[in-house]
Amino acid sequence: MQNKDTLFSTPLTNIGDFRFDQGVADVFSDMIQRSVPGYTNIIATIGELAKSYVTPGSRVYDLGCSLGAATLAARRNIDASEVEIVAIDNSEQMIERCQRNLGAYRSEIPVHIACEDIRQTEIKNASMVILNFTLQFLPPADRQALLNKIYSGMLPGGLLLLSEKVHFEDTQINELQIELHHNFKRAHGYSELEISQKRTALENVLRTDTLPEHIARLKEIGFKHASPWFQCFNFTSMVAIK
Ligand SMILES: C[S@@+](CC[C@H](N)C(=O)[O-])C[C@H]1O[C@@H](n2cnc3c(N)ncnc32)[C@H](O)[C@@H]1O
Ligand SMILES: O=C(O)C(=O)C[C@]1(C(=O)O)C=C[C@@H](O)C=C1
Repeated sequence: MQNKDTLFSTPLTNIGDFRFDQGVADVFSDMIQRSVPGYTNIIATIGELAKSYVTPGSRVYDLGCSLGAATLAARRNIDASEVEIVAIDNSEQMIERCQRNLGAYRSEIPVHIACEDIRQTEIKNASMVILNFTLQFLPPADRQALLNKIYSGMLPGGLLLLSEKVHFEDTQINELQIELHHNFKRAHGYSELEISQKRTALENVLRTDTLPEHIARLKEIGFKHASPWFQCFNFTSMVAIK
């Protein structure tokens, strides 16, 4: 049973910073599907990419794994032998639920789940790294170092899947995209109050880059290929190949 997200549905006297706490972990599946256009499609595509890019004897990293949706999609689709998945999140409540979710399905592929800061995670022997709406929550100054570390720990030909909320340099286009995103939320049953209170809660926590900034950084780090493969409004998903 999926719990419905009603976290921002009543007026809050004090809107604190958005945190991945118990309340969010309990409704996260519903929240992300009703908030991120294309989320289900992105998860399915992660599975397809895992099938094509994960190589025998290598590792897959799911950084900021939340409830394990991307890990599950990858695990279901990997054909290569002797593969290990490493799923990391620094929210105990997410990790606890992630463990339960993954335990509910049988698989030959081991998943090492850990509650830690992805800035501390050692990356090695990776044929695929997934950052599905996680980098955006890191302080902007820490993003380059994390991506450098990921690049260093990847095998040649390995694939980074990077999904992010973005903003646009052109103010009018930016406002248009935000409005379309809000319409998406309205269409999924969120009220004006829910939309505006969540926006305030995310303000200091989710700091977006632009799509050109992302692609330029990936190329500068050394990825041979980097491109968006999906965009809907202010949400994009990119692939980068070492
Ligand atoms: C939007 S969610 C990711 C959704 C998930 N990847 C999926 O596909 O369903 C962002 C996650 O990143 C985690 N996170 C944020 N900063 C982190 C950090 N520094 N280290 C580890 N996890 C982090 C949060 O706890 C949260 O679960
Ligand atoms: O609701 C929004 O506006 C969002 O930005 C969606 C978003 C995200 O992109 O990570 C924000 C917080 C939750 O983790 C789920 C989804």
